[in-house]
Amino acid sequence: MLRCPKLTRYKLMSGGLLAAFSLFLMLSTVTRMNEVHIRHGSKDFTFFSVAFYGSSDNFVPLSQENLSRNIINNCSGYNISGISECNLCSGYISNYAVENSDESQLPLPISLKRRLPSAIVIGARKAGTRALLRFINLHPDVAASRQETHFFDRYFDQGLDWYRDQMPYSLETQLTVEKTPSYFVDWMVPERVYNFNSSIKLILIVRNPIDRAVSDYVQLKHSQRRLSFKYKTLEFEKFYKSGHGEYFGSFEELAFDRYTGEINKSYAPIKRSLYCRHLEKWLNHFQLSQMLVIDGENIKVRPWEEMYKLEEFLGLSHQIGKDRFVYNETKGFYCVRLEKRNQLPQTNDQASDLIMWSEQCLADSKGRDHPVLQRDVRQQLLNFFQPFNNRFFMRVSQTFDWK
Ligand SMILES: Nc1ncnc2c1ncn2[C@@H]1O[C@H](COP(=O)(O)OS(=O)(=O)O)[C@@H](OP(=O)(O)O)[C@H]1O
Repeated sequence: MLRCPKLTRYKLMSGGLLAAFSLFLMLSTVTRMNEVHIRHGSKDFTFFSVAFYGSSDNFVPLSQENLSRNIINNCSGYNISGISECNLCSGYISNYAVENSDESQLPLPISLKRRLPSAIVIGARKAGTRALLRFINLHPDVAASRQETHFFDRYFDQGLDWYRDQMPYSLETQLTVEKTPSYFVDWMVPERVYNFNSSIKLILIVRNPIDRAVSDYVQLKHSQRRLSFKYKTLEFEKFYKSGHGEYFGSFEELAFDRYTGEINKSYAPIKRSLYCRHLEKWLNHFQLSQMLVIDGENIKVRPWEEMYKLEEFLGLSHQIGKDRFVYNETKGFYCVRLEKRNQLPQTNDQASDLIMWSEQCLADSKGRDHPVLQRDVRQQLLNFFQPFNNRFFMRVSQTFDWK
């Protein structure tokens, strides 16, 4: 008999490794399971919502928050218990199933589909786009994409089916919103968006252009540090010489021409803060009435006011009031307040006692420290931006107090 012990051992080893890896994948994918119990007539229904990291077409990604709320909204009059905490669920809620029940008997949201967006947050980069999207996603009639899709600037060739696949699952009554801040400054994007949907709603958030430029610089420097770590070897020199090395200087070194002392208009953080230039490209295709300009300074101090405007613009009921925010002293920003209930309330009084609140802040990459600019440097930047700002104010028929 021919034997090949080495091969058999390898086969066994690789088979074992494969099985262990699959098991690891299975275990690491399912991160959390939540149950929602609903009593309808004399029957009990149990909904399972399972949180997965990563998505799969077999599962239904929906924020736990919205899942619970949709169940509540769609089942008012039923007893509901076990609405579990959603804010810790940082993955997707990817599946739900009905147990002990005939699914058809319940008027529950089954029509979950990925839908193309009817509103896009087009920018501006570092002006508060993530906060804006996170806050509007508190609305039960909104489904916001988690990642920046970059469809209209980077992945346009992939086609609309690809774009749809990047969207979250939503109900028919929900409005899908995505954000990709680089759209605002890319000259090709306005026409592409117009051809995609000429009546789409555009949301632009702006912030003091000086602070936005500094924030952009901080972000680039941060990415640079990550890259320099990666390119520490011979490759690093090549990378540095290819021009990426420019980010290593101080903000002043990069934002001002070293010979003339003039502001360097071709430095990306400065260029991206010339709002009027970018806006005009959008207004070549869209009416101003199709665009809402959000105040990125005010969203930091009174986010509910900006949400009120946004709800109005999107034709949504007003749901995101002051009570949905909590100021976090350590972060120095408002975070969202999330409701969590743990048990089945027997009476209305008990129901309000059982509500607990937790807060969810944006990631640490939002709200980084900025280098402090000397007064004369700031004044020079202010003088430089002033005419561009005035032109922007005229275009949007709105003014901002940018000093
Ligand atoms: N509530 C809340 N929490 C944290 N951060 C907040 C918030 N509201 C607004 N901001 C401001 O958002 C700035 C980041 O902007 P973006 O989210 O548009 O950045 S990005 O373009 O997506 O990278 C970020 O800029 P930096 O402070 O420069 O980091 C914040 O100032």
